[in-house]
Amino acid sequence: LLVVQLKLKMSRRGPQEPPHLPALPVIGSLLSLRSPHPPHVHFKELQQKYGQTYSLMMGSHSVIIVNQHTHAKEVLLKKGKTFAGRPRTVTTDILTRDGKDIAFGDYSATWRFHRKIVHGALCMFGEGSASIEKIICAEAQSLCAVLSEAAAAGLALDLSPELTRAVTNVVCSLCFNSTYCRGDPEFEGMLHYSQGIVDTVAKDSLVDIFPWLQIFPNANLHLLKQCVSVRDKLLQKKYDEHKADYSDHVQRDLLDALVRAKRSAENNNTAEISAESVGLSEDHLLMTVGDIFGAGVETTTTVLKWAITYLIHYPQVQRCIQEELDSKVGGDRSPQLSDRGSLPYLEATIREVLRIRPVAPLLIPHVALSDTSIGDFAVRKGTRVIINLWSLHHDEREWRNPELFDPGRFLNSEGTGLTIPSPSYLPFGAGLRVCLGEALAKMELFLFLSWILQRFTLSVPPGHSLPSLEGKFGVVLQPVKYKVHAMPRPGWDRNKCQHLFEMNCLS
Ligand code: HEM
Repeated sequence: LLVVQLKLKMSRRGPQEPPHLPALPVIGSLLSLRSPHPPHVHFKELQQKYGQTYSLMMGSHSVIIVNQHTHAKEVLLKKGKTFAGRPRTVTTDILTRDGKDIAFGDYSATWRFHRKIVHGALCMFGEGSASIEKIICAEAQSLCAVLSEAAAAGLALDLSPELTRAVTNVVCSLCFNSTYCRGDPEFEGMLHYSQGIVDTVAKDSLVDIFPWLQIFPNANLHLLKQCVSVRDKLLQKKYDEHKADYSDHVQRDLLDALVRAKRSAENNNTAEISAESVGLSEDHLLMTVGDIFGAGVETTTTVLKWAITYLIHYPQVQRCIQEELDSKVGGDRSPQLSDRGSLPYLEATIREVLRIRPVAPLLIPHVALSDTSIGDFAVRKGTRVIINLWSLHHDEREWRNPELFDPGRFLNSEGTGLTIPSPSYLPFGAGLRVCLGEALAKMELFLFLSWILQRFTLSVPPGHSLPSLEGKFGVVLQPVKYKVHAMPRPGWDRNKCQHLFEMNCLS
């Protein structure tokens, strides 16, 4: 009776504030956030004291941390529109000309319109379309050629720049219909500024918590501004080239799709969608393309690097994938997207990599656009909500032995088909703000890994220790640098690789 009375009393009082970390004026909860661990790991640990959903203060901003899937899905799906906002921060404002992009843009008609155009353009190249497959296969071929050359010379390679070039070229083809060769100065410049942005944007940045710190000289902000200005010059050049040779009849890439949408909105005086009402300014177009680069390169490259790191740690998983490839694809042709259904072990391995090392372990922060609630907790308008994907993917109640790398958990009991064994799995987020490049990223992961593993066995060079599985946390969670020895599998010499590529992909 006492419990019922208590519950009734609580329900009459309405939703409660979530448990909160101690907070001081000005600095907020900063003192409780000091930890030798990266934020996603520390936020998971704090559950023991504060429960699965709790709040804290980042400077003057109220932030709720969600560590479990029911609340995460309430935020992303059930109340997706209410939580579709994004916070404005000093560094992301510099990167996106005050949020005129998709990833950091606040929820608005302009944002919805841009997202729709980009989604449409990506679908144009999407699954079922031969062009994206050709683009990715050409890059996979060039990557495998570099591995073959290194193997022939008896060299071990840091794969990081090679994977970055391959993934950047896929995104360049989609956005600008152009690719780069190794060593191209424009491409090297692009790699340089991308790294500068990754190193400085939203990275534990104190100016994002205390914006007034911008008045003091700040080396990080200076570097970010320099890198953004190099990026903007390149984007402007591509945009000007596209405007100059634009044709209404051909849509070569994403930039053409955006230019077309802008022109048709400008010419359409009667429609409720006019260029001004949806904000199709030049800034918006440039920032949207910049966003696809920002979101599309580092993430996919990092997942590939984690996959390779785990395959080196678990040679038996590598062998199982190779056996599957040998029996389902064979040695007379290269893997294609249509093989995905018959390579469940490879697909399960990709899922497990995305689970155990989510590249965006805290997603991108969401913001409540009105007063609302999460479970029994009241949430005020403007509160930032961080979904801790790390906690969801390492939740002991949802995953047996979550720290163990085990692709088999994503296979059915016969090992012949794929499953998702827990609702606590959201590597690309969900709902209105779900990753825009999910389909593209999955195609890239499948094709790059299947091509590499069909041809090579990966290991560290003799005498080298295995790479760390801890990773370092920046905008994304990355593995550390190390060298890989790619040993050609029996029968896979350089000539055969080139011959197969010409037969299968260039035809
Ligand atoms: C394996 C690779 C990738 C992973 C794991 C990944 C994951 C994510 C995650 C977790 C989010 C945040 C969702 C949220 O805040 O709720 C996101 C957002 C986003 N991703 Fe990806 N992503 C990947 C690749 C890509 C690619 C290739 C592209 C572009 C072609 C892309 C474009 C975007 C964009 C534009 C957003 C912002 C969406 C919005 O705010 O509306 N991503 N991604």
